[in-house]
Amino acid sequence: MSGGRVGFCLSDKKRKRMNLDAFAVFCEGHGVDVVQIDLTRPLVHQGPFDVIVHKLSDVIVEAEQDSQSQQLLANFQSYVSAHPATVLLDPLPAMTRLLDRFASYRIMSELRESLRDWSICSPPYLEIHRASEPPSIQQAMMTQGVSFPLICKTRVAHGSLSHEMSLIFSGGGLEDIRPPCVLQSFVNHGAVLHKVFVVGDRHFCVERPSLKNFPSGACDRKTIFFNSHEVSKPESNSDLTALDGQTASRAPPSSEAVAALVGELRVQLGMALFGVDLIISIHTHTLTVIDINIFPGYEGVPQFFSSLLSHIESVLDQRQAGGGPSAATTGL
Ligand SMILES: Nc1ncnc2c1ncn2[C@@H]1O[C@H](COP(=O)(O)OP(=O)(O)OP(=O)(O)O)[C@@H](O)[C@H]1O
Ligand SMILES: O=P(O)(O)O[C@H]1[C@H](O)[C@H](O)[C@H](OP(=O)(O)O)[C@@H](OP(=O)(O)O)[C@@H]1O
Ligand SMILES: [Mg+2]
Repeated sequence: MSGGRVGFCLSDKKRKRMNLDAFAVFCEGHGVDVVQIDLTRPLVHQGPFDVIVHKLSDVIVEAEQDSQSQQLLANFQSYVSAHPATVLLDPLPAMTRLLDRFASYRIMSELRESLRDWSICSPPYLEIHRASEPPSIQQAMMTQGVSFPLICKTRVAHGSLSHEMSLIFSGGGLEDIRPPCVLQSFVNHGAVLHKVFVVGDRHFCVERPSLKNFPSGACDRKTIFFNSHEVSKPESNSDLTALDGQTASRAPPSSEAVAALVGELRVQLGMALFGVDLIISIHTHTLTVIDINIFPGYEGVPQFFSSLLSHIESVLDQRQAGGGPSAATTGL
């Protein structure tokens, strides 16, 4: 296998979080050149690239309102269009879809059918497109099977504002939602989150703190506002995650069920770098998918560098062997 030239297009924050400099040194030892792409300069002067690894989510979200971000995105897209042999990890349309919780939650809700042999589900949810009166929302909740307590999340799924959420306990709390958003039934799961990190054909499960249990059904309690990054990072420890009293520690998800879920999502998403958040209902013991992330942090996965390099090398091999469009466009 000959080497290759891999461009990384990441925000400064993401580049530091993944320690791209260390990854570049790791790759050089394997004959793969890693280059940090500067989106403000023409990519044609920085190329050529066999593969581009990117997380353009911030630029795509900002391009909705900001002309400079629109220009950066246009520069990137025109380079990619002019260089179809360059493999994107991951394809822009697949990544853009996961920026919208309306889209990613539809994919999650379809898993119940495609993975019915594994009793994997996702909580009932409601798309709230615009301001609506609480009675009409509650009517729609009944129709969709969404029950209190519920968790309200912004429609935009990535970027700093996307992690601001709220727990709503009754109809009165519906005054606190700010559409566009999703309302998802809260599932008691014993304050343990199972993060599945996917890198190509490999995946890794990491346990994390998570929201504690709350009484089922509506109750007269004020809305709780929180940021998800205060709840499910390795170091998260708040009164929202502390379990009241001891609960039996739950067995981790079945590795076969997780493998089936990852296999299905890799096909549905057409992506190589993503994360899936799973909880296990304390009532039904069902494996419940609550979130899908593009290019997550892979914190707690010591095999990340070797797995990412291995996937990049497999993509380079496919290109060398003249892999068809499926190899060049999906990064699978
Ligand atoms: N339906 C649910 N039932 C119970 N707990 C939930 C539910 N949805 C989310 N949570 C809790 O809220 C946390 C954050 O939810 P979610 O993962 O959707 O937010 P996020 O901002 O997309 O997170 P990240 O991007 O960091 O993965 C979860 O880790 C879990 O603790
Ligand atoms: O684009 P954003 O900032 O939303 O990406 C987040 C992502 O949504 C997840 O919150 C990642 O956390 P993990 O799922 O725990 O990996 C974040 O990774 P981190 O290393 O920055 O915490 C992404 O930034
Ligand atoms: Mg999450």
